[in-house]
Amino acid sequence: MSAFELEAVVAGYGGRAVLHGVSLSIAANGSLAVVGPNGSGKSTLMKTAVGLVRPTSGRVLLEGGDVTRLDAPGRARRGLGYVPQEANVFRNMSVRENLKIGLEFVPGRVRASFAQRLSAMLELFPELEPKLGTLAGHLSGGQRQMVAMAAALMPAPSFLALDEPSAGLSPRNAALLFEVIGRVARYGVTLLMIEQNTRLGLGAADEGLVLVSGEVKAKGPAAGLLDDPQMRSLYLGSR
Ligand SMILES: Nc1ncnc2c1ncn2[C@@H]1O[C@H](COP(=O)(O)OP(=O)(O)OP(=O)(O)O)[C@@H](O)[C@H]1O
Repeated sequence: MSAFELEAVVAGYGGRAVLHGVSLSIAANGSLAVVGPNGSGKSTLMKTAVGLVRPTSGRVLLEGGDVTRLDAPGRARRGLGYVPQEANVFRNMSVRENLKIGLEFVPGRVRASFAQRLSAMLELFPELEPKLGTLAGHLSGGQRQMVAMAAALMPAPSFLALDEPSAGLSPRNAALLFEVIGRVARYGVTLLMIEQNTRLGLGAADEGLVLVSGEVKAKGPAAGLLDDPQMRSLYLGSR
């Protein structure tokens, strides 16, 4: 059984479809990077996955259960964690406070205490330990992304959605962040990300999906897509 699935999803805005029947599935603890040119519908796919856009037809399945009609908070209670592209941390609060809010955001999802979840997150993100008392707004962009991921993982979701993690980062910081994302992908959570930087996105995921004009142009092992010269020249650009 797939941990997450989109089944023939048609979705868009104000009656205009952006996604024209998109299907994908991610195995439990697997990872999928969705890449594609600007305007291909990646953000719309992400919003549909997390419950911010309702499909006009098709289904969204989380661990085999139909969540198509559930809103974003309802999906969070069912184990979906989401890291939006922007405004994903409270900048005027410390890293520790951000993690506390992350846990409290989905009440009753885990029995573990704050201390237990915090120590699990510091094992995954040891870089955050010396920063626990620092205001999130004083961190670098890459560090803030790490805090946002840790906060989303505090309630122990089974599925994590990352919206353009490299957005706004320098190439060097984006590369460092993707090392951390590779760690998250191996950590025991099912991962979906959309990413403009195709090399970084496909480099951190098991599977890749190339979205063009709201349709799936290719999907398969991420390494295979990265190595396919035709795919590179047609859809992936030089990045
Ligand atoms: N809130 C919205 N209302 C109306 N149209 C929208 C909205 N958001 C996106 N669109 C349109 O949907 C299409 C796909 O946009 P989307 O943002 O999903 O693509 P994308 O692949 O994420 O692009 P980018 O990489 O540039 O962010 C575009 O034509 C865009 O203008």
